[in-house]
Amino acid sequence: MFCGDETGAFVADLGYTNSRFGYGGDPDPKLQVPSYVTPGGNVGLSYLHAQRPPLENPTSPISRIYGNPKMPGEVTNWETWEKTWLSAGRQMSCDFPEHPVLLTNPGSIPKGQKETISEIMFEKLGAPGLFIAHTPALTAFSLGRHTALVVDCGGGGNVVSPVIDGMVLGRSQRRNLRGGEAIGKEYWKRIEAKVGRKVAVRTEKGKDGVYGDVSDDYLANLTGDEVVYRDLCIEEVMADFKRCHGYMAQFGSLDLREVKSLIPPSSIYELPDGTPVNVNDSPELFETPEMHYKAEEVGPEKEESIGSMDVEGSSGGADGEKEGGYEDPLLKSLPLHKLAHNALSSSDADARKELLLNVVVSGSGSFFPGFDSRLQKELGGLVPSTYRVKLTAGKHKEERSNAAWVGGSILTSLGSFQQLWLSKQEFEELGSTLGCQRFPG
Ligand SMILES: Nc1ncnc2c1ncn2[C@@H]1O[C@H](COP(=O)(O)OP(=O)(O)OP(=O)(O)O)[C@@H](O)[C@H]1O
Repeated sequence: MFCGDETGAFVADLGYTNSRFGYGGDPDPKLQVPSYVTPGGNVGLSYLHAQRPPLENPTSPISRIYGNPKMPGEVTNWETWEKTWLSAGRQMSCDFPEHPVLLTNPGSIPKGQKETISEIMFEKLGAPGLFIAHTPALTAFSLGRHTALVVDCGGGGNVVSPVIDGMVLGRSQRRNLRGGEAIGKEYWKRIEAKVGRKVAVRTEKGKDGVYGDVSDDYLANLTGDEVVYRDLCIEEVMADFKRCHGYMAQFGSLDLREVKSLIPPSSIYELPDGTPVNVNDSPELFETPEMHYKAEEVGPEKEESIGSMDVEGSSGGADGEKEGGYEDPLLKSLPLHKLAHNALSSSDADARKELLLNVVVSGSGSFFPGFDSRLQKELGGLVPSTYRVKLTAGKHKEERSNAAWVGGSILTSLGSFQQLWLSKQEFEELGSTLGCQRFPG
């Protein structure tokens, strides 16, 4: 046992697009940064507003903390992963030997990787304690729920996780790849189609006020790191665009009157190269978040079997998909409401009513105005009319986007949690394999 209440825990929620770091017991994370490491070894500097790093040191490329949106939490590059911790520690002046570390697990950190993580934490960072907690359980906990259907709309994808009595039902977790980044790319594609050319994402202008070396030809022939750099910049620009003009239509098809009542008659969004886009004049942009609900790319056979699932029926894995549903191509493109229904249908029949009454929404991808009521309506349409669907989310945006981090912060400050840490001494006695059995799933 580690007496973690002597010093605040270091709580880290590493996401596909954004990461949060801070101390247990605090209401907010101290450091919130984009989830990639620069060639200089820093986590989360904005490329959009910085100089062009890939060209400074081509042997050390930009690297995402988690490289694979299909497997959130799976480490794809240990060097980057280690640099992330060192950089976050530096930026927060954190002395790791003084803080036990709680790390979030979105659901797919492979067992062997937990062991490597524990070795890095104890042997390289010198942390006195470690706990790896399931992200959805922490999200539910942040809103005081022990049982909930957690719908997390992140950058890499949407993940739906039934949580029952604080435990995530791994076999019922479902994920698609229609996350904020995919939606951002679609926005960008439509914007470029509207403008009629490729748009430069760099902010710095040349001497004459024009974009120095960023010619159409240059943009059309990017390779390697330059592509990564451009994608990250586009994600940043489109996150900003969504904040200014994102909107979720309430009736499957776009109702322009509804949209126009929300948007000022002349709404101009200025792209990084100065090009104006008249948003009010662009129904195709308002329609973009419909990607969450569109049924395209889903094979008719599979869709039918999902539609026939019965919320009151027996429990068990749906369609025989692999545990966690991460590998099933069907689920990669399943619309959000069907993803949630699928997760629900494969969880215990007895718990479904309660899960539907506690649908917890998290992630910045859910910030679109109108998002909650649309989800409630679409999910409600898939379950028997005797079931009520009730959505809950943090009142403020930060509570949604930081929900898992906040759950970790609360958890690590509880006296009763302190006995759950894997202490350095236990790690040394048991070794990483036995030690990591302490962590859920
Ligand atoms: N106002 C907004 N409206 C809609 N989407 C937004 C808004 N602001 C940010 N986003 C999108 O939210 C996504 C990031 O969400 P979040 O920070 O929850 O992701 P994450 O925790 O890194 O992701 P993951 O859960 O996949 O690991 C980005 O794709 C961003 O474009």
